[in-house]
Parts: sequence; C-alpha cells; structure tokens
Amino acid sequence: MDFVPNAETILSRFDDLIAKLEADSAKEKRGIQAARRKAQQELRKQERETAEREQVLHVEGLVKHYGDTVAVDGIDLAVESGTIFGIVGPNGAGKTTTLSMVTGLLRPDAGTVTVHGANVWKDPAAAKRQMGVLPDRLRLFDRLTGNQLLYYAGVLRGLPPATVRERMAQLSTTFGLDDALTRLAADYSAGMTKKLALAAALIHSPRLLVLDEPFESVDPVSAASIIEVLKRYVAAGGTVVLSSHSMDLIERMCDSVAIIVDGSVLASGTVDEVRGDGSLEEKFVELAGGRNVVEGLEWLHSFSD
Ligand SMILES: Nc1ncnc2c1ncn2[C@@H]1O[C@H](COP(=O)(O)OP(=O)(O)OP(=O)(O)O)[C@@H](O)[C@H]1O
Repeated sequence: MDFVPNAETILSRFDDLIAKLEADSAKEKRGIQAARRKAQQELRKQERETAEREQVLHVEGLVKHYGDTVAVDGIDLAVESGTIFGIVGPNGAGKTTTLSMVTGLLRPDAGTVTVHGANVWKDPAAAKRQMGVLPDRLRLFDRLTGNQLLYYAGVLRGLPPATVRERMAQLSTTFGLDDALTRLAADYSAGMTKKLALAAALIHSPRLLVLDEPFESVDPVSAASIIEVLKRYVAAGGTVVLSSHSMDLIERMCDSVAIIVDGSVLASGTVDEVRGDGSLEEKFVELAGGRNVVEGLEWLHSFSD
C-alpha cells in the first residue's frame, strides 16, 4: 500500500521548503549586495581617478600682497582638461598676478598651484614642462629675429631642430607672420609681438596653455585664426586658461569662466551658469560694482583754444 502523507506532514514539508527558499534567497541577496558594494567601490575609484586626471590645473587659497595692497585674496580655481577657461575682471582685479603665480613667475604668499599633479612651487621643472605661457607685458629678446626667437623657444624645450623648423613654418603661416620672421622682434608691432610670443608658447605642444590677454592688440582676422588654433588644440585634449577684457570672445570660445573682482572670485562655472539670464557683460558690470557715474568733466566740453 502506498504511503500517503497526512496533511500535517505536507504542511511541515511546505514550511521546510519555504524556510529553505528564504535561506537561499537571503544568501543570494547577501551575494548580490556584496557584488553591488564591490561595483560601487570600483565606480568611486574610477570617479576619483577621472576627477584627478581631468583636473589639469588646481589652484587653492592663492594669496599675494604688495605692501598694503591685497592683489589676490584667496583664489581657488579648478580647470578640466580639454576646456578653455576664461578669467575676466576689471583693471587691477588681480588677473595677471594670479596667472603669474599659476605659471611660476611670481611666488605666492600663500596657496598651492598644481599642474597635472605637479606642484608649481615644489616641483617647478615638472610643472613648467607641461605649460606654454604667454605672460602679460612680455619682454622678448628684441635683438633677435622672429625666426631666431621661435627656434630658441623650440630647442630650449628639447625639440629636435628639424621638428622646430617644421613647426615654425606652420605656426608663422597660421598667424600671418611669414614675411616678418626675418625681421628683428624690436621692429614688430604690438599685435605681431603678441602672435610671435603665442607661437613660441605653442611650439612644444604643452598640455596646458596659460595666456594673459592673448587678443590684446590683435586684429580680428588674426584673432579668428588664434581661436581656431585654440579650439582644435582643446578638441585634441589640450587645456587653455586665458584672461581677456573681451566678453564677446570669452562667451564665444570659453567653456568656463571666473569673474575676479578685488582679488577674489565672485562667480565661476560654465559660461551659461555665470551669465544666468543676461549676458556675461551684464553679469560682469553687476559684480564689478556698476559703471562709474561721469561727473565733473564739464571743462572737457569747452575747448581751450
Ligand atoms: N609689482 C607690483 N607692485 C605693486 N603693486 C602691484 C604690482 N603688480 C600688481 N600690483 C597691484 O596689484 C593689483 C592687481 O594687479 P593685476 O596686474 O594683477 O591686475 P589685472 O587684473 O591683471 O589688471 P588689468 O586688467 O589692468 O591688466 C593692482 O592693484 C596693482 O596695482
């Protein structure tokens, strides 16, 4: 006779089965949770690495005093690779002082600057190797010709002479300097000097370009060529930090912007974030304290002769 389990036995088997399923699923759940934790750790690690890799320039707490004048008052900046970062601000705001400290030309009173992880003041050789710099009020060796200046800029950066000559030819054509290269730098116009210095800053194809007012004195056609060169450079992974008084150029070419007033960053972010609903110029005027009221110049309206 076949054994027929009674209802109690059947219930008890169901309970066993449910308990087993619950134990299995708890075990499975623990396994899945552990796998998720591992994936999350991996993701955080990747995010950290990406953030470190992408931050080409990191400026923290930069300060510079000239006697009683506080030129730079605790500036922080973070610039990602493959972007153009614009610095704007009124005259005397501290832009040149900031960029001079970023490039290792001026020692800060406080703060740190790192370029691709290299501290500009602790490991200047490693940091400067990665930078191309167009300083403000630049002085060229003006008894040299344009050709000689570009050649020395290239070989001093360790490039083979043949490579330097090839790049010189391409840069001078791009910047419209072909006819000027045999002339002494002393005889260059302000705009030509700027373009020659920019070519010298680019010749070793640095990872980071720091350009203090690259468009000052430059004609619109040359400015368009410079913008084109810079855009292609960042598309290939290069990074540009530049200062300018042209809000139009900054809006057209920059990914991010910082507005500096009285040595402090009053706004920074993407160009869209900073300008909000208005134009960048409106935001600039608002943060810089508005336009000066012109009074007391009536004498200028009556002529002395
Ligand atoms: N070598 C110096 N000695 C004394 N004061 C200085 C020196 N260099 C700059 N300053 C002062 O530091 C402040 C910031 O000057 P900085 O040249 O950085 O301004 P900026 O934003 O580049 O101005 P601009 O748009 O006119 O070029 C100004 O008050 C300036 O007078």
